[in-house]
Amino acid sequence: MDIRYSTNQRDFKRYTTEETRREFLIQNLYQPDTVQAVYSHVDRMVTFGCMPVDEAVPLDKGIACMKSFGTNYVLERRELGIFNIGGAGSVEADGVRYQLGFQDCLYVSQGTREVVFRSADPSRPAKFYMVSAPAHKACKTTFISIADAKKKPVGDTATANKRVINQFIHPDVLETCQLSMGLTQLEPGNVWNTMPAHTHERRMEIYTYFGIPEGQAVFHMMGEGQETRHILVHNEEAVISPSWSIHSGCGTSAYTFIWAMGGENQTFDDMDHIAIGDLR
Ligand SMILES: O=C[C@H](O)[C@@H](O)CC(=O)C(=O)O
Ligand SMILES: [Zn+2]
Repeated sequence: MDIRYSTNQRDFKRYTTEETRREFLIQNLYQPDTVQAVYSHVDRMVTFGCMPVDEAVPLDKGIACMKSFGTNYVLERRELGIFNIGGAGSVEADGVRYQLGFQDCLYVSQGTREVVFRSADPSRPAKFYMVSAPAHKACKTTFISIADAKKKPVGDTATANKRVINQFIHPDVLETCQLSMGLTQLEPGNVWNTMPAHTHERRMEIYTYFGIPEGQAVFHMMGEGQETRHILVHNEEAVISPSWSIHSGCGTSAYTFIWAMGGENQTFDDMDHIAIGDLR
């Protein structure tokens, strides 16, 4: 398993492009019939990608569970949020099968022993993007379709950031231990997310960008508000954002992204906003 240790904001100022990418960027999540996993020591959040094609792929495929997590199965002390960003597919959680269309979500409770991924059509495979956080109790495994997500329209075309924040795994929608996740969709012609930017000292966050058209990309802004850097993100890649870092992107076209947070609290509005005039 790919393990990322923690970086502090002082050392980060001296990182080269290469070092920044090695530390924070997550690539190649969707390899046929495998599970790719990146374990971050930032709040011990784990990012998984699975693209089942010809097989039913279990969550622990290729993962030495005892060595990686010190537990008998992956979700013995963890909870998991799953989004499908590919073709139709299903997720089986302890024998119950849930159908996930494009942009549908499944929250899987701590204590679930078996999670298995399948695609409906191998020529249009499902792509399951997942984030897992440590969890201390079982909450209810819940399917949330994109239609049922709580919608928060924000932004304006005048500032090129008109978008809809879809809250899925969120205290207003369902109870979890610490994970919250959602999907933000930019309107055509809009390119900025999360600007004005913010940080949240009590939570880390991971963004994965998808729906970036061929030949386009997203400049993801990171670093402290007083010392910003950017990282070039291509389609279906993810970026780890420690609590000290802003996380905001500007695309060369519209795109969609999934955000995932874990940490001390789940209060979505517990953010420190940074005025654009104060960014450096
Ligand atoms: O802490 C919250 C997260 O950064 C995202 O919800 C922000 C976001 O989706 C957006 O502004 O588009
Ligand atoms: Zn945030």
